[in-house]
Amino acid sequence: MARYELVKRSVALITLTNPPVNALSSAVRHAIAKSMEHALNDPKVTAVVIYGENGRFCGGADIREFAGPLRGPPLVPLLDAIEAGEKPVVAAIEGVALGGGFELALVCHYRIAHFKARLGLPEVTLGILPAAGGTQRLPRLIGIPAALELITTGRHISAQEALKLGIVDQVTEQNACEVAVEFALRAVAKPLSSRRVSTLTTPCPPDLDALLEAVTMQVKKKARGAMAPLACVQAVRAAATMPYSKGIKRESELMATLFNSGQARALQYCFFAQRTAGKWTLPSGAQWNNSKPREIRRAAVIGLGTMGRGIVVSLARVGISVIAVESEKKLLETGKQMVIGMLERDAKRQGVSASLNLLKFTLSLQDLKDVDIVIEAVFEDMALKKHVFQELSKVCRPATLLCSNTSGLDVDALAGVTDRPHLVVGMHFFSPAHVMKLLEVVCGPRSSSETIATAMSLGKRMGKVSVAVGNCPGFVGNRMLKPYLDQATFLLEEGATPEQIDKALEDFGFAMGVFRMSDLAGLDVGWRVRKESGLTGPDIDPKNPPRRRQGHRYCPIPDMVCEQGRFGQKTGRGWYMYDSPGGTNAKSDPLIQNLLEMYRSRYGIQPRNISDQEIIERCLFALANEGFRILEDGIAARPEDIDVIYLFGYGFPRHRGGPMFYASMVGLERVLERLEHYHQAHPDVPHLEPSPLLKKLVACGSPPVQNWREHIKTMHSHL
Ligand SMILES: CC(C)(COP(=O)(O)OP(=O)(O)OC[C@H]1O[C@@H](n2cnc3c(N)ncnc32)[C@H](O)[C@@H]1OP(=O)(O)O)[C@@H](O)C(=O)NCCC(=O)NCCSC(=O)C[C@@H](O)CCCCCCCCCCCCC(=O)O
Repeated sequence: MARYELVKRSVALITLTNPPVNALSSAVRHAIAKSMEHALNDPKVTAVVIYGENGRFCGGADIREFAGPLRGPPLVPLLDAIEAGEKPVVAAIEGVALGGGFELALVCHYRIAHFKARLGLPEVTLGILPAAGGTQRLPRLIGIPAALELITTGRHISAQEALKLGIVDQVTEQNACEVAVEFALRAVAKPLSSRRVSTLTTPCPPDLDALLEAVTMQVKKKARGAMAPLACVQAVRAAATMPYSKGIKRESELMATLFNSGQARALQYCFFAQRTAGKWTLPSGAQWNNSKPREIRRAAVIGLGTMGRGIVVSLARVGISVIAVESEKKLLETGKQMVIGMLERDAKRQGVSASLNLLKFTLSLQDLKDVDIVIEAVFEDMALKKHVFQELSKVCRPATLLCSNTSGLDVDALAGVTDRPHLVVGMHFFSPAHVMKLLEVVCGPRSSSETIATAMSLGKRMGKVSVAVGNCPGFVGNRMLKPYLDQATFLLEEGATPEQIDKALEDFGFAMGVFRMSDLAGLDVGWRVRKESGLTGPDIDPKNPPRRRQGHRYCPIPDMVCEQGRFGQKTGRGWYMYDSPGGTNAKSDPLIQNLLEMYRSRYGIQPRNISDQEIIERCLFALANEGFRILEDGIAARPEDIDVIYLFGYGFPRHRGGPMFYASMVGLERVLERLEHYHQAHPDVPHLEPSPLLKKLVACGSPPVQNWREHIKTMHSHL
């Protein structure tokens, strides 16, 4: 767990050996304590270097240990003892120094960083704070404003930025360990007192209270209910106003309130769920670690609308040459200018030149003969997409992968019109595709494991969080959205307003309530889907009872809003009004209030007061209920996959863990009981009927979310 050796006859080199990230597990802490004791007691040793094996200094505390009882030497006294020692200790930082790893470096008397190293205190993203002295030492070293920014955001910084901030003493392009050993030898004769960061006085700005107040307000607004960022501000305040001995106690009190909280559990679950999601597996036995992806050098994107442009940029950013295809000269030219503009802005931000030589723009599919992969991003219309796939089949070499960026159409139907159904897969990007991290890789029944592996690996290369899902209307994300949206509109009918529903969801932690989100996405998209599904439009049988379609409750208010040409932000009017088309500042619109009142009076609906609790329960339990059905149907392999999709694609608050984790936190029994209650009240809403899997899990004693898989295994899989 840590190797001890004497180098250059007098330097004790302590190397952390806990792959993959040298996390500070109890065994590692134990080994560091023993090694330090040895080094401090051995008269031959004049200095110490701490280093991490495999080019990674230390990824911090072992997060997996947080779930069980705390064992082994506690970190704070261990780190205090390193700092207090009478022999100089130098941290040799390669790779990462994160969380407890950064705190370990802060107690060393000197820090040498490799130029590619990254440092940070990401604890806040795990719902906790840097509780091994990080909140007390960092402000003493770099001042309150910079420390606040790093601790409350968890941002990783480069070695160069760390040097500028005064966190590290030297940045090197050579082997950091060798440089640190030489550095340690030179440090032997120097006094250590000024190198013990905990003894420094925190440099404070004159307007400390005003600064802390302003940061608190800012952090509160961004945190959307998350507790850890605010606790971080309070801990840093202690560093500014208390001696270290008291500040460290405050840090530990604040940590104690966070450590066992549901938010910390949710955020730590998210950390592992994100990593689990990449580990796809098929019933055939093919999976992430036994299926080799193809190498992708040349790609093509068809369609240069918003999605296509974002996909081209995502590909070019990672060095893949892209041929972008449009059907008309004018569209091609507009798309081209926009893509170039996006890449140039990107390059300017990074201080490099834009790699425009990777791009080619064309009107002819014939230019796609030699590409490795095609991603189709044309209008969401099955007939059009089928036509494109037929043409691609004729033009592209037989080995070319054909992918569709459809947001919900049948990927297997597309595969069926090609000469290579095994090479067809869905790649559902989220808008804007160059910004949003989520990618649903939609596996058709005929997609080969190599095809899936290639799409997943391409997603990863583009910096996306890729999740493999099965093929059904709407896949995972958009399929679940329907019951969520339906509940929101039913609540409108019953007496709520868009403002009230959005506020309840935003107070819950969503980045945007459902109506503001719909305005942003464009209301016409759903309207078109409803028309195609026979739910609205001129072909609806007038004898159809009002507010009912296909035997179930139906709310036509969204159709009425669209009929008025209100398509959301892009038209300046939707559920809200905006200053102008494209505006983002949503204001209540009296016309929507009138429309709701007229609608209710037309159908004799007596509006009632609806509580925020009912809004949250109906919207979110209906969402999770569909998630259970998706698991039953084998459209998602694990609850973690669903949660990752909602976290990265739909703004679900991370400190709630995602819809499935949230359901488990509320208690499956309670979710079942509430769904039964609402279904009884609204028997014509099938989405409120509790799913068999939910009932099964409750009958099995509501196991933790990580164990649901055992209960799903026996069910059918589309993956
Ligand atoms: C390090 C990374 C940047 C590497 O990224 P990369 O993409 O290369 O690799 P992966 O992310 O895929 O990771 C590979 C593999 O490693 C696992 N892993 C990574 N980091 C950790 C970790 N820190 N612990 C455990 N496992 C880790 C990862 O899961 C992958 O494995 P898998 O099987 O899932 O594929 C990147 O990994 C990264 O960013 N890691 C996290 C870095 C981080 O967040 N560090 C901070 C950790 S928290 C911390 O350090 C806290 C400290 O401040 C110490 C605080 C002291 C705690 C004392 C407790 C006091 C409690 C008091 C309350 C008492 C109340 C009571 O009485 O009950």
